[in-house]
Amino acid sequence: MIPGVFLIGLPGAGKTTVGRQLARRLQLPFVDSDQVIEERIGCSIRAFFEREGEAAFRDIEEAVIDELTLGAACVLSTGGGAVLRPANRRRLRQRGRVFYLRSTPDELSRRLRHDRTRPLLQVTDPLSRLRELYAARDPLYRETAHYVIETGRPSVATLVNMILMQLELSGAEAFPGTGDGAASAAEESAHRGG
Ligand SMILES: Nc1ncnc2c1ncn2[C@@H]1O[C@H](COP(=O)(O)OP(=O)(O)OP(=O)(O)O)[C@@H](O)[C@H]1O
Ligand SMILES: O=C(O)C1=C[C@@H](O)[C@@H](O)[C@H](O)C1
Ligand SMILES: [Mg+2]
Repeated sequence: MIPGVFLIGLPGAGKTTVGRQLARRLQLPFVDSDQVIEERIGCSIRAFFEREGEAAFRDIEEAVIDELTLGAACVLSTGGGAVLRPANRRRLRQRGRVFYLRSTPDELSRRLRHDRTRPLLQVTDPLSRLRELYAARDPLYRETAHYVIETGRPSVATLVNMILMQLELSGAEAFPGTGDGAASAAEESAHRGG
């Protein structure tokens, strides 16, 4: 049986970008938990944060992650703060294969410098904010992940190949879309995490 593939990491790590391409290669549906939440609350997460506060958002996020990780196998891109709740960490790790897309705060800040959609980064100094988020969350991402993928240098296509190879190496024989010669890159760059 094909397990779900769950992507975790800070805002801007590439969970949506990598996740979409990975899902195509695996012939699995792509699901973004932030998108599911926005459909459910009927407004943007940013607006909800401002109106209801973070705790209310986290309650909805926990319920949505519980549903999505129990449902049919998919590539799931999770919200950057999903790992803050122990129940999410436990469910993600137990119910699928979890990949932490790791990026440095400097790299994330470069990627997101023109982006106004990430609520936690609407501050005067987004780089400092990203450094704080990284310090607080990197241990939680590592605790949750089966694999840590360094996203600094590789292209999105290479990152997808690295994940596919890890899945293949882990014995997920039923996965389509692997075996295209990316093994050595994956073996060099993907490290087991926890
Ligand atoms: N490996 C990469 N190299 C360079 N740019 C990247 C890479 N991955 C993603 N990007 C770019 O970084 C930006 C953020 O990517 P993306 O939206 O996929 O991140 P995310 O992890 O889904 O963020 P969020 O948690 O806020 O939803 C996009 O402009 C994307 O094109
Ligand atoms: O890093 C975070 O805490 C968040 C990231 C986004 O994906 C959204 O889930 C929301 O804006 C919170
Ligand atoms: Mg995203």
